[in-house]
Amino acid sequence: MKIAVLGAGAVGLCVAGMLSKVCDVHAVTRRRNADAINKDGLIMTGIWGSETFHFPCSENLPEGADFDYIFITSKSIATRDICEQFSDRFGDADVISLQNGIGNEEIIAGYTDRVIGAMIITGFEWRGDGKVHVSVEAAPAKLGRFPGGTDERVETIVKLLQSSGINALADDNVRGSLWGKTLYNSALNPLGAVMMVPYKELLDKNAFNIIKEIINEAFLVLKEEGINPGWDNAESYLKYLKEKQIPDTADHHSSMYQDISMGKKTEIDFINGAITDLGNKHNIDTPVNRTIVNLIKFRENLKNA
Ligand SMILES: NC(=O)C1=CN([C@@H]2O[C@H](COP(=O)(O)OP(=O)(O)OC[C@H]3O[C@@H](n4cnc5c(N)ncnc54)[C@H](OP(=O)(O)O)[C@@H]3O)[C@@H](O)[C@H]2O)C=CC1
Ligand SMILES: CC(C)(CO)C(=O)C(=O)O
Repeated sequence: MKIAVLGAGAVGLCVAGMLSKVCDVHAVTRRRNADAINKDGLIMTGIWGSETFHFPCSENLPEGADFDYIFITSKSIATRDICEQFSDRFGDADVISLQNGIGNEEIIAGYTDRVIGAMIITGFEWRGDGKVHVSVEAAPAKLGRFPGGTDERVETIVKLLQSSGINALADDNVRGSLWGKTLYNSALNPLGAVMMVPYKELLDKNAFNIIKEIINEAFLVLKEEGINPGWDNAESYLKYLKEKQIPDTADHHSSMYQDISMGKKTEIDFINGAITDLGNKHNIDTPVNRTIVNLIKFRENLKNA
């Protein structure tokens, strides 16, 4: 089995490292990581174990190589550029988006009809070039044919991930699961980024009042679109968020917070922006999500923030 990981960063390098125990993996990553990993290996620490993995990394795919599966693990804002750069190498591979937010699979579907969606709710944090720490995990990763269904190819990659030690399941409603994860990210990531706090601080009564509004709006638009994110209503999701997801990832600083701290653009358009987009489509007002999107974009544009 031959696998490529494109846009390999904190998530992609750890998945590539784990998979390198059971198959051939090539990771396309930035030069600084490729140099570090080709010299000393990927140094992974944390809840997936402390291991050093050796697998080839470069800024491009090796000429002539074919792949059975290609993971895209860049930030969502880079998905289209990655497809433009590498779609001539997709061949017969299934292309798996292992990213947060809504819209990546639709972008990839513009380049291949073999799209697998994947949702992962594990935390990965940089510890230097070629060094990543796996911090928290709230549930198994879920993979499914996008937008729905599973098949033999999905089952094969799920088994491969499992055999590498990654907790993964096949999912016949992956679009719903991606929305389920987007509920979590839309509730926690922007507030965590603006307030510069780990998730546990968002249990504060005032913060949770804002979260309730974000989630209520999301359920209104999801109902209209006919998407089942895994919870019947906003109340049952908010209970799960408060009692399970926040405690399980309490000390994590959201990836959006990390992006803002590093002066990078965030994935806000793919998270709360996806809720406002659906609202616009169905003529449902989503004022709290719209405000959150504006707030994060304001924060992104602040120089020396
Ligand atoms: N980190 C986490 O805990 C989790 C993240 N996710 C999601 O997974 C996805 C990936 O996140 P994460 O790993 O943290 O992101 P990272 O930014 O750490 O990794 C993406 C990497 O891809 C690189 N990249 C982008 N375009 C190219 C290219 N054309 N060629 C080579 N390298 C490229 C980026 O470089 P550069 O920055 O220089 O552009 C970056 O190093 C996101 O959607 C995120 O929301 C999901 C669950 C948990
Ligand atoms: C909490 C985490 C790491 C869970 O996957 C996440 O989605 C994020 O930081 O954006």
